[in-house]
Amino acid sequence: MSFKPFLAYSASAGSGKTFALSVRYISLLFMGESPSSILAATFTNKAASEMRQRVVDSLRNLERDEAFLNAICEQTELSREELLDKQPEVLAKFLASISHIVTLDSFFSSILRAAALEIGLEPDFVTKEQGDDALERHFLNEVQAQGLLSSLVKLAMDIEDKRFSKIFDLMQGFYTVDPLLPEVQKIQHSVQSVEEHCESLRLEMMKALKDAGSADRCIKQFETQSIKELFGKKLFENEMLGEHSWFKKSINNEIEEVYARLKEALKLWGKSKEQVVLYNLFKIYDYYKNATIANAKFSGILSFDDLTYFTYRLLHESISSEFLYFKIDAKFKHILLDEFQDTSTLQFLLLKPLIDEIFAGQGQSEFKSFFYVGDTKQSLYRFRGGVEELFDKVAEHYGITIEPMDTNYRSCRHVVEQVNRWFEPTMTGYIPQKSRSGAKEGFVEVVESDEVIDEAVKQAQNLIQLGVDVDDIAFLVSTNKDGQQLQEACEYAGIDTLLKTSSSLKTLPKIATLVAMMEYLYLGDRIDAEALMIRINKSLDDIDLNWYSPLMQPLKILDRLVREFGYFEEDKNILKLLEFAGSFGDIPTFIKEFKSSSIGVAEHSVHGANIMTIHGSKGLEFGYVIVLDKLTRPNSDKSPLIFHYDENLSVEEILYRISGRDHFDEHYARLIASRKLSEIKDRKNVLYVALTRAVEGMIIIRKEKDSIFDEVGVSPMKIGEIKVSQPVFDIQKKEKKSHLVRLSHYGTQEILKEQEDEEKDLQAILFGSALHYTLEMMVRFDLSSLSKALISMQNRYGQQLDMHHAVQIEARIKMLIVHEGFQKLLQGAQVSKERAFAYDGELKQVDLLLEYEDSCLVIDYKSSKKYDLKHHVQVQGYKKALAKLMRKPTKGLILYLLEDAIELIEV
Ligand SMILES: Nc1ncnc2c1ncn2[C@@H]1O[C@H](COP(=O)(O)OP(=O)(O)OP(=O)(O)O)[C@@H](O)[C@H]1O
Repeated sequence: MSFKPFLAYSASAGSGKTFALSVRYISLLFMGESPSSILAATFTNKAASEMRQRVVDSLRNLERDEAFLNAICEQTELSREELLDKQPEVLAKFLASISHIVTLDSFFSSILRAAALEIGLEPDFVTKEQGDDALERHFLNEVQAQGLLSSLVKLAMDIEDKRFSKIFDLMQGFYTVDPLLPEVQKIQHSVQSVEEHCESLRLEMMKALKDAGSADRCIKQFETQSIKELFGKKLFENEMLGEHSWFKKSINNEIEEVYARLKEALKLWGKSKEQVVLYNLFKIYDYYKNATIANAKFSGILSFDDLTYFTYRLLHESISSEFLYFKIDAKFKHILLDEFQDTSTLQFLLLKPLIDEIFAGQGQSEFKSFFYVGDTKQSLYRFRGGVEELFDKVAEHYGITIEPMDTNYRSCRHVVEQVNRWFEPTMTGYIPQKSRSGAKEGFVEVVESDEVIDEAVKQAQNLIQLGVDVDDIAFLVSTNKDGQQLQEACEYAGIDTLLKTSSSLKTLPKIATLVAMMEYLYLGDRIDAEALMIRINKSLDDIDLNWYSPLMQPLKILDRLVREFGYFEEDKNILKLLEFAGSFGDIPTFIKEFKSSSIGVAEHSVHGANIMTIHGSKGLEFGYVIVLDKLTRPNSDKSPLIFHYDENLSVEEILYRISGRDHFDEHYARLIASRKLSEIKDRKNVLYVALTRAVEGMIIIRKEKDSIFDEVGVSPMKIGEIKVSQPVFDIQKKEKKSHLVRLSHYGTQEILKEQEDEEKDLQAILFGSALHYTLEMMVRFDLSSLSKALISMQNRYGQQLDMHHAVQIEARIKMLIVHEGFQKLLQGAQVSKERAFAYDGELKQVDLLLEYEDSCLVIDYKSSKKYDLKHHVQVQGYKKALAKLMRKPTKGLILYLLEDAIELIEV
C-alpha cells in the first residue's frame, strides 16, 4: 500500500501540500474510513470551507479532475474504475455523516462547548477576535481595590514606553502562553543597594581618571545623573576602557580594574531591574488573569486566547481524553494538519492527547494515521508562541518521516523563477523550486513609486482593461489600515473590492466622523468633530445642522447626517451603523455603547478584487496579485520583554529589554542577537508568503526608500507579458474630483455617480427606476405588452416623472422590441425577470435571465454608458455566481437602452 500512515511534508509554497492533504482525506474515505473519524485542521475558516467544498466537488466530479484522481489511485492502490464505481457510495456517506474539517480554533471551541460546564463556563459562549475595553476597566478596578495602583504606576515608569496600554499588552502576552510560563520567584527584589554600589564605583572611576590626568571629555562621560543614564553610555561596548580612543592616553591598571568592577555592577543592575519588573508584572498578572477569566465567564464572550487557555485547563486539569471523546461523541483515528509551521506550542499540547491516542494503537491491527504539512519559510505567528522548531520536534518525537516536495504547481514559470532568484541568496536553507512541466510563462513586474495606492489602482485598471476578471485580482497589503485606504481609492476609481480584514467599524473615518458629529451636536464638543471632518475633506461650516434637536432618536440623527454628508446609504458599513443605532432610544447611551462595541467592518460585495493583508493570504492563491509596499514605515519589535524558549518549547526565561544591556551581559547579548535574526527571518517569511500567491502574474509596488522589499533585494524589473484573452472594453477615463464621490442606487442595480445638481439627479433616478419597472412589467417583449406596462408605469411614476422621460421610455423599449439581435436571444429561452438569488450569503437580483437547455444568459439593463467599468464588473459577478448556481455555462450581457440605439455588449 503506498499510503504511509505517519508522514509529514515540509515544502515550499505552491508545492501541493494542501492538495496532498485533500487527496489523503478523500483516499481515507475511499479506504472505507468514516468521515467522523477524521480530523482535518486548517489555519483559516476560508481554508476549511474551501477544503470541505473541494472534498464535495471532487467526490461529485472525480472523473473530471485528472490530477486528483491519479493521486487518489496512487494513495489507495485502487484503479480508476474501482474509484469511480465506489464514488456515489462514498459521496452519500460523506454527506450523511458529521465531518471534522475545521480550523484549530473552531475545533477547540467545539471541545470546550461540549465540556464547558466542567470548568464553570456556560456552553453557549461566543468567540470574538479582539480583547475589549470592559476587561481593562474591570482589571483596573481590581488593581485599585487591592491597593496595587502604585505598582502599576511604577511599572509604567520602568517600562520605557510609560503607557498603561503597554502593560496590558505585556500581560496579554503572558496570558497567550500562560501554561508555558516559567515559575517566577515571588521574592521582592530591590535595586537600591545595587544602585548604591554602582554609584560608589562611578565616583571611584571619576577620581581614578582625574588622578591619571585624563581629559575632561573622558571624565564627563561618567558625570551622569542616574544609573540608567550611565548604563546607556555607548563607551561600555568596549571590553577594556583602553580600547576607546579618548581613554588610550591616560589609561592605567587601576582604571581598567575599576572599569571591570563597574561593568560587573551594572550587569547586576540590569538583572535586578529585570527581577523587579518581572516581580511586579507577575504580581499584577495574577489579577489580570483572574479578571480575564471572570470577564470571559461572566460575559460568555471568549477571545481566541481565552479559548486556548480554557481548553488547556479542561484537557490538562479537568478531564481525561476518554471523557473528552465521550463528550464530543467522536473518536479520531486519523489526524491531518495543514500549515503546521504556525501551530503554537500550546495548540500542539492541546492536540497531543489525541495524537498520542493514535500512536498508542500503533502495531495493533487498527488502521490509524497522522499527517501534517507546512513550510517553515511561511511561519508568521512567532509572536503568539508559534515556534517553528515544533515541526521537526514532533516528527522526532513520534518517529515520523518528513518528506520534501520540489515542484511548484501554483505559479507561472516567471513567478517561480523570480522567487528563487530573490530568496536563494537571502534566505538561509532556501531550496530553489522547479516549475511544473507545461507551466505558463506569466509575468512579474516590480514598479517603484511613492504613490503606492495610486499606482496599485492604476495597475489594477490596466489588468481589467486587458481583460482580466476583477475577481481574479488580489491586492496584498501590510495592515488593515492600508487595506481600507486602498479600498477607498478603488471605490473612487470604480473598481469593486472585497475587503477581508478584521477591522472594527469604529476605525473607519466615515463612521468615526458620523459619531463624532453626534457628540458635537449633543455635547457641543467641536474639536474631535472638526478634526475628523478635515480627514474626510469637509468642514463643520459646510453642514446644515438646523434640523437637530436633542430629543431626536440616534437613528434619525444618523440618517439625516448620512444624507447631509452625501454618503451612500447602501454602503454596508453605514447600514451596520444605522442598524446598531436603531436599538438605542437616547444619544448618550448610543455613544457610550458604540465606543465599547466591537462591530466588524462589512464586506462590500460578493465579488470584486480581493484586498487582504499578507497574513490573511497565507495558503491562498489568486490569478493576479498586486503586492503593495507598507504605507507606514516598517516598525521593529520594541517589546520590553523577550521570551526565550527551551528544548521542550516551554518559556525558559523572560528577559527585560534595556538599551545597552548587551554591553554588560553576554547571555543577554546572545539572546538579543538571535532575536534580531528571528525578526529579520520573520520579515522575510512575510515577504515570501506575499510573493508566492500568484498564479498568472504578479506586480509589486515598492517605495523608493524604506521599502519592505529591500530585505530580499526586490528592485524594478519586468519579465514576461500579461496575456489575457481579448480586451473586452475600454475603461472610461475618469477625471479625479477633489470633492467626495457621491453614489446613489437607482433602477434595480443601476449605479450612478452623481455629477449633476440634485434636481437633475432625482429625475435621473426616477427615469432609471421607471425604465426598469416598465421592462419588468412586460409579460412578453412585444408592443401590446409594452402598452399595458406603460400604464402600470404611469400609475406608479406618473406624478413625478417628466413627460419627456416617459416618452423616452416608450421610444427606447420600442427600439428594443424590434431589435433583431435581442429577439434572437429570446428564442428557445425560458425567460425570468428580476430573478433573485442568494449567493455568498447575499441577496442579488438580475434584470433578465434567459435559461437555455445547456447554458444561461444573464442580462443587465442600463440606460447610460457613463459607468462602463462598474457595469462590466457587476455583470461579471452575476455571471460567475449564476454559473455556479445554475450549474450551466453562463454568459453575461449589458443591454444599453440608449436614446438613439440599443447596444448589446458581451461581458
Ligand atoms: N499534484 C498536483 N497536480 C496538479 N495540481 C496540483 C498538484 N498539487 C497541487 N496542485 C495545485 O497547485 C496549487 C497549489 O497547491 P497547494 O495550495 O496545495 O500548495 P501548498 O503547498 O499548500 O501551498 P502554500 O504553502 O502556499 O499553502 C493548487 O491550485 C493545487 O490545486
